[in-house]
Amino acid sequence: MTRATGASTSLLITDVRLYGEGDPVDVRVVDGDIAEIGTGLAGADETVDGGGGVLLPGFVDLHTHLREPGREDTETIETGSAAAALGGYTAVFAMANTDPVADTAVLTDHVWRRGQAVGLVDVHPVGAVTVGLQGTQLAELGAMADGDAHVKMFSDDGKCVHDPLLMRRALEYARGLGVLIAQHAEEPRLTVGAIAHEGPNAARLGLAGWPRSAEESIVARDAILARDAGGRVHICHASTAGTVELLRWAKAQGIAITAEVTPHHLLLDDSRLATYDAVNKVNPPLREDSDCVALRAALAEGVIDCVATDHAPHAEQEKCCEFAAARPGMLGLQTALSVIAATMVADGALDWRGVARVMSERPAAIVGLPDQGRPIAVGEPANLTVVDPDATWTVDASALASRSANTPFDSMTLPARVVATVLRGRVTAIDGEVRAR
Ligand SMILES: NC(=O)N[C@@H](CC(=O)O)C(=O)O
Repeated sequence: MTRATGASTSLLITDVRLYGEGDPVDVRVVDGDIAEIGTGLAGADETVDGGGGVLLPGFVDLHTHLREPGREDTETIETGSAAAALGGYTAVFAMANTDPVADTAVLTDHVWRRGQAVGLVDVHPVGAVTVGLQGTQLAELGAMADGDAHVKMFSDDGKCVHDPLLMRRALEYARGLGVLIAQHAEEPRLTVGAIAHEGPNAARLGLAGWPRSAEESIVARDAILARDAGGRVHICHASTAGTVELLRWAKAQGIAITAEVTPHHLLLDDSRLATYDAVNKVNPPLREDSDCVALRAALAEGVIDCVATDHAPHAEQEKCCEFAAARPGMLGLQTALSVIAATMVADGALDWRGVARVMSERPAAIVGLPDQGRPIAVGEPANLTVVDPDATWTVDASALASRSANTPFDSMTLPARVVATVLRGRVTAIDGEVRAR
């Protein structure tokens, strides 16, 4: 449905409905900014035919694992950036649990520069909260925040900052630096050996249980620590109905707490574990249908602020093995929009303006990105995503841009498709193909 010709400094996106509302319009982009919105526009170096689709601000993912440095066999900044561009993303936050860990400015600056060299999406490094993710000594948060990458968010994701004194100190530094601590909420004493949600399914299947309380006890604790420290805490991958109620309480107290939910926790529940297929193993684990329902309602209502993929590539040998031995994690960048369309848009829980809110505006605001999640208006930066809301497609894990194939959505037919992604006026993906610089 799209036609594109030539390289450009001016770009015309024709026949799109802004946020899926109103009559179709054309959008002219000049030198990276939106210059004109109208009808019958013509004449540009390049034209993208929106085909009557939906124009949204480019998506922002606060939670991505790009595995570089250290596990380039499973993903690289280049392959992960390609998956992001194809998924409609213009900015992603790359988690610190690489090898070596991103706990120094040297490393976070390297990730930032590598992302800029690839040029498909802004790759913002997340700095580690503690040295080596060991949970014992604060990392050089100030140096990372002051470096070229201007690190805005710190997380030990994959591990919880479980020492309450260390978490308190991190929040105090975060307040001073104007940054955010993103917590992987998992009380480790409650999840020793745990590999599946603690409930009837895990009991039937003989899988050691990861109780909801392991997440909820940390969410409650960190809300209180954030209140007293005056720092901002962001809850990674909220997965339980109880977490939703804690967030509701904390927000009502005026505590500076925000939260994300993954597409897979909105759609999938632990009944999928019956096959023992480790593609369904993820941290936190897939919960029960009642949790999915509560998470969807919370996202629609704004109690959960945004969607984040927790894109977690793993090698085949780390997934095609016995459930207990498999690594937790699932791909997410190329399927996120479609899973949100299936879980939230199809039943009217979110309209396309709501999708813009949870996939672009809120995540950009949470980390304070000045040029992302902006209104689609003249003078604004052209970080944009064109979506065909009427398309359906069948996910083929082997055809994804990621270097890994561990998606639970393989062979699923999903609604809505990203047609084109535009980063600062440059087309980075179109009709399922990445556009290298
Ligand atoms: N979310 C996951 O299931 N996996 C993450 C880290 C983690 O949170 O365990 C990964 O890095 O693979």
